[in-house]
Amino acid sequence: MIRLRDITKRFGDIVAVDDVNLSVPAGRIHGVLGRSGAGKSTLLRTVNLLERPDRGTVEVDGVDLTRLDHDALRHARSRIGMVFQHFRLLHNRTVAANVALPLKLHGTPRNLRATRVRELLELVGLPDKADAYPSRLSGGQRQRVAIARALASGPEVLLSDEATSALDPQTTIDILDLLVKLRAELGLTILLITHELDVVTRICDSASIMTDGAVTESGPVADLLATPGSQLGSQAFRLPDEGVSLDPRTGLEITFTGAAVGDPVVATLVNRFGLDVSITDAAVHTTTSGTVGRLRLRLPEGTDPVPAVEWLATNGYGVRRA
Ligand SMILES: Nc1ncnc2c1ncn2[C@@H]1O[C@H](COP(=O)(O)OP(=O)(O)OP(=O)(O)O)[C@@H](O)[C@H]1O
Repeated sequence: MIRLRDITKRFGDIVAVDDVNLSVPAGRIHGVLGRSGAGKSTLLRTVNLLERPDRGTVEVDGVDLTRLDHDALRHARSRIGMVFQHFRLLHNRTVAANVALPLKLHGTPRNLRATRVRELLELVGLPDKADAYPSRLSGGQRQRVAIARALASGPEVLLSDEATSALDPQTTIDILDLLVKLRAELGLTILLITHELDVVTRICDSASIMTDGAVTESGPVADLLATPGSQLGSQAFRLPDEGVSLDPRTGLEITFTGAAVGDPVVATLVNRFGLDVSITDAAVHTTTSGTVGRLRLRLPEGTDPVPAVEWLATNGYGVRRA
């Protein structure tokens, strides 16, 4: 479990993180999405106190890290793994030596290290790469090694700083699937930062959007997507011509979730309400807690959509006309 309370971090005049509150329950994956410079990295780095906040408390598994002395903090940090965009492997060491490094620093005996490294490489899908050097591995394989290293000390929390940003789309999916598998098998709590919306919609249970240091939206991913006008929804269901709003006379935007995804809503509008709609845009996102879709329709001029809009609203659809 991670709980950040009232976190503020300044660099001179810059308020990198501005009074942020954020909780990730044990075993959940939370994504922080935001543009470059929004404060995501700084926020993430406060969780293991790589950045000490100017204000606020950082609780990991019930312990307030900001109150710990040097030794206790070192111990607490071993329960928090971290992975980075550019992997940060030691290139003159083998894969096995990279993964073993945290164990060595912890004083784990050599024979136990070897067993643990084998288990970890098995876990991340690289059982036959122990003796390879990082330079001979693909980006995805390097990130797997970095994940194995981050898990070496048996952390309960994994922090991911843009772990897939340097990877191609298919490798990104493979690494995200690996994180989901690790969460299931090890019960990890994962906090990740990203500027890629797909990372959030694919694996995160909940998400926050950061803008200029502040969290401007937060909640379960499916709920945010399903809320008309939400920031996450407007990024996920971006209009083809960004910034163009619907024409309130002829435009109708319908958001649907769960079982409604399979409903013949267009047929209902045509057959039941006599509205000969045309589809201008449609998209569906499958999240960890269900499917959310959005459909944009154009109504024929001069028709009265009010009865249809009322029917949609009372039948669990989100409806927006402008
Ligand atoms: N060590 C530092 N010293 C001074 N300013 C910093 C430092 N680290 C971050 N900043 C500033 O704090 C703000 C937030 O930076 P941060 O790296 O946290 O954003 P970000 O959302 O992670 O961006 P990116 O996606 O580009 O990494 C930026 O204005 C940045 O220039």
